[in-house]
Amino acid sequence: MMKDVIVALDFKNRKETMAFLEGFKEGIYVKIGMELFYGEGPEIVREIRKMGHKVFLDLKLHDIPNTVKSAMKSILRLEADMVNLHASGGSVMMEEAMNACREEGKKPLVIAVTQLTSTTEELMQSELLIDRSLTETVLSYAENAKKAGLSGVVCSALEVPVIKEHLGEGFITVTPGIRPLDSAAGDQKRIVTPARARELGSDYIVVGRPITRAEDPEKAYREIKKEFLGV
Ligand SMILES: O=c1ccn([C@@H]2O[C@H](COP(=O)(O)O)[C@@H](O)[C@H]2O)c(=O)[nH]1
Repeated sequence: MMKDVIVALDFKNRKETMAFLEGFKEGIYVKIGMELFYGEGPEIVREIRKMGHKVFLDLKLHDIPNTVKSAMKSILRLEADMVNLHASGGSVMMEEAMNACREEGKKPLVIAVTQLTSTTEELMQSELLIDRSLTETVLSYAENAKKAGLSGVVCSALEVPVIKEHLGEGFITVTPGIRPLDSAAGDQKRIVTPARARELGSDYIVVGRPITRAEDPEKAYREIKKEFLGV
């Protein structure tokens, strides 16, 4: 199974993004999220791919099944390597996203967000009125995603062992909420270090601020990658 570090390009515009990417001589795996995509439009995805980087397009689709299917068809034209939706949109919504891929003949990795890594069990119970445990809901969303034909899920590394145990090693886990020992947690709640993510069996770690806000981002990237891959 391929393992890698995905850098979250949470920048407000193309200029800042390109200044950051200039520090990287080789192609890396990057994540384009809502801030950059909404600010710059689809062209930014094409441009970054042309530069030789792999792209996880993190738009977290969540709408009625028909709308998600149509949106997915538009997204597929951008040829991202990985795309995602919210598992809480339900099984039919996820199946329609996969139907879009089939009809367009495209095979990106399609993954579903389970519970955001900024969410705690306390918040689920007090605000979202979900009375199951966090782990139970993550596993249930992951099971639905697998049944709908998706390749994997976004979750915290803390939930990777239970997902792999129930859904198999081949079901991909993409884990944000990564914080090296000296990094501030910020708004993230379910956090682990890159080394712990490796021990727990994450396939991909997603890292934003600990790299993008580092004094030397390229050095921070190399150190995190080394800690995660263990080589
Ligand atoms: O559950 C989730 C889903 C997505 N994210 C995204 O990952 C990065 C994390 O950035 P950091 O700066 O390392 O916190 C960010 O783009 C989120 O939108 C997530 O954190 N948790």
